[in-house]
Amino acid sequence: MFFLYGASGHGKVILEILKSSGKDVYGIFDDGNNLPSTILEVPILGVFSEDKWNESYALIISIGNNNIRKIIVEKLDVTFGIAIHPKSQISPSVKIGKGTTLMAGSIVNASTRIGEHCIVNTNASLDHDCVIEDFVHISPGAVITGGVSIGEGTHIGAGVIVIPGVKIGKWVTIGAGAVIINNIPDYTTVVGNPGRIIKQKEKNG
Ligand SMILES: CC(=O)SCCNC(=O)CCNC(=O)[C@H](O)C(C)(C)COP(=O)(O)OP(=O)(O)OC[C@H]1O[C@@H](n2cnc3c(N)ncnc32)[C@H](O)[C@@H]1OP(=O)(O)O
Repeated sequence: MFFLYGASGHGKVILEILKSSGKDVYGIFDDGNNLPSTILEVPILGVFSEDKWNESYALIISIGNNNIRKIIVEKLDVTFGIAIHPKSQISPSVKIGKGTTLMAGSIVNASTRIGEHCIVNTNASLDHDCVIEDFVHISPGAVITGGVSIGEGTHIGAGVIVIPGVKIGKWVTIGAGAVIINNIPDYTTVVGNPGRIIKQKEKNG
């Protein structure tokens, strides 16, 4: 049995992944106001508190923003689960950290390592020998070729292509459709083909 944290559209997707793999979701925590009482027939439980928690269940933070996911994880002392869509293809040699979710059509090939609380979104592919650190989001349709490394908290936009062996730093944002052919430094925003830095960030996000 699972709990989710985050009653967003992203939460709905994770809810349906769990249901399609035969797992139940007991309820969804969310700190927001004016939420409905249920989403896809699962109750919204409001703000997380110990009295609503059940130690035999597992939690997934169902929030797309990498920094918010990290902030929430650091506040909680609970068991985190993994959600893998039955129509993803994951090599048996892949290692996947707790809290990570893999959406429909995602493909992860041999010896790739995916950290904790990552998102591998719909139809994204990660080829062999990649290293994906914690809190990374690989958006729909992105193609991460062999031997790529991606640092903590980085967001790879929809449809991005990263050529083999590239090293992308931490808390980077790669804009939708970019083609990344060179290493990318930490805390930058990169767009275009070939990818070019358009912003230097001061902090995570
Ligand atoms: C299931 C899901 O929905 S998962 C979610 C997937 N989400 C995504 O893929 C979104 C990825 N985000 C983007 O592509 C955004 O446009 C970002 C993050 C790259 C840029 O956002 P911002 O920092 O707000 O930059 P801003 O919108 O001000 O654009 C800055 C410049 O970059 C250009 N630009 C922005 N995005 C892109 C892009 N993807 N490709 C090429 N150029 C771009 C803008 O046209 C602008 O150019 P200008 O200065 O010449 O006018």
